[in-house]
Amino acid sequence: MARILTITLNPALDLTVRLPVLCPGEVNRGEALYVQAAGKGLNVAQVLADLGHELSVTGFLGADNPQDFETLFAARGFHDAFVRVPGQTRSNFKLAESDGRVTDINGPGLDVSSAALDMLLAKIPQLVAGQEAVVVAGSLPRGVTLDWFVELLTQLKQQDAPLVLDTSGAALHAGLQVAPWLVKPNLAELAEACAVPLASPAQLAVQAQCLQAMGIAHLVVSQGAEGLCWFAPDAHWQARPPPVEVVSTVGAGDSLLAGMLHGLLQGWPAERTLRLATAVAAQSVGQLAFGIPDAAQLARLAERVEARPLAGASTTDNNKIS
Ligand SMILES: Nc1ncnc2c1ncn2[C@@H]1O[C@H](COP(=O)(O)OP(=O)(O)O)[C@@H](O)[C@H]1O
Ligand SMILES: O=P(O)(O)OC[C@H]1O[C@](O)(COP(=O)(O)O)[C@@H](O)[C@@H]1O
Repeated sequence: MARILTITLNPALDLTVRLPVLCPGEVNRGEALYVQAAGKGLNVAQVLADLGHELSVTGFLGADNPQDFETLFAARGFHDAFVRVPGQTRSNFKLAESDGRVTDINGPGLDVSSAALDMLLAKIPQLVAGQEAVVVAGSLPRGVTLDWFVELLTQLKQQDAPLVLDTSGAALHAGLQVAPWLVKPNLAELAEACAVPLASPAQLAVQAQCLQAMGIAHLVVSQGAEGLCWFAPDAHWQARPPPVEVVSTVGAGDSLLAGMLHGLLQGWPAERTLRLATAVAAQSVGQLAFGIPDAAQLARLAERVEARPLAGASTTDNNKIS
């Protein structure tokens, strides 16, 4: 198994309230509240750990409330390389209704000083040494400029480990220019970052071709319950998950990303990778926790994934890490 570094610049305590139906503007009564140390890179790390990998985690963590995160790192055996900064790590509110709809209210995050930015950049060569992949995932907290973010990605790309990116908005737009090895936006995030409509498969294919021409080897475009399209160097695939009962879709994208990276690092054929990743994501929507609780259920889900080449695309398996 591989050594993998995940970078979560803007981690969060996910505060999930379960309630039958959300009535905006009224008094709502929650049925249960769950608090989880989260953020995209950390969620990816949890799934990768369950798939057998060795994880190091970094980013910026508030010095005033690190307990839930440190408990998670200890429980998971993560190597903790987070830079502590003054203040509290943000809380993200998830209002999960019984029909599976989730309303997210994500906080802005810490105000990171330029000294902390310098400190993280200075640690990068030592942190990346010996890693077989680096994942940068999630939004940017206050104080992290796009210029700094691009510098971080550029430094990471210069190292040997393949670079994986999952972010949104202006950060995704800037990150695409660095041409990471693998990028996983959802369809709306990609359309916004590229400022193009992606209403049809043909429009998506054209955009994917542009991004691959810039040097992005793998573009994985997730589309919620519809599944995903995967534009690999020599093969384009589509996957559709089996129907599952939705508890919360929070973390579905992170789970998908972890599954894709796992299959690619293992050197699996494309279809096997796609089945596993789609199953990991489908399993995640049936639970609030992040990770793989039931390997047998995962295998059953993987069998029921519909995976097929995208029309007109070759299915050559050329998914080597390069
Ligand atoms: N309702 C669902 N049922 C089954 N799988 C789902 C469902 N919603 C999402 N997924 C899976 O999770 C993946 C990521 O979900 P998506 O919502 O596109 O990502 P993100 O969370 O990044 O916005 C999808 O590609 C799909 O495989
Ligand atoms: O950094 P952002 O974009 O605010 O996202 C953070 C949120 O995304 C999550 O990682 C879930 O992401 P996905 O649903 O896209 O997998 C939450 O745990 C977290 O609250």
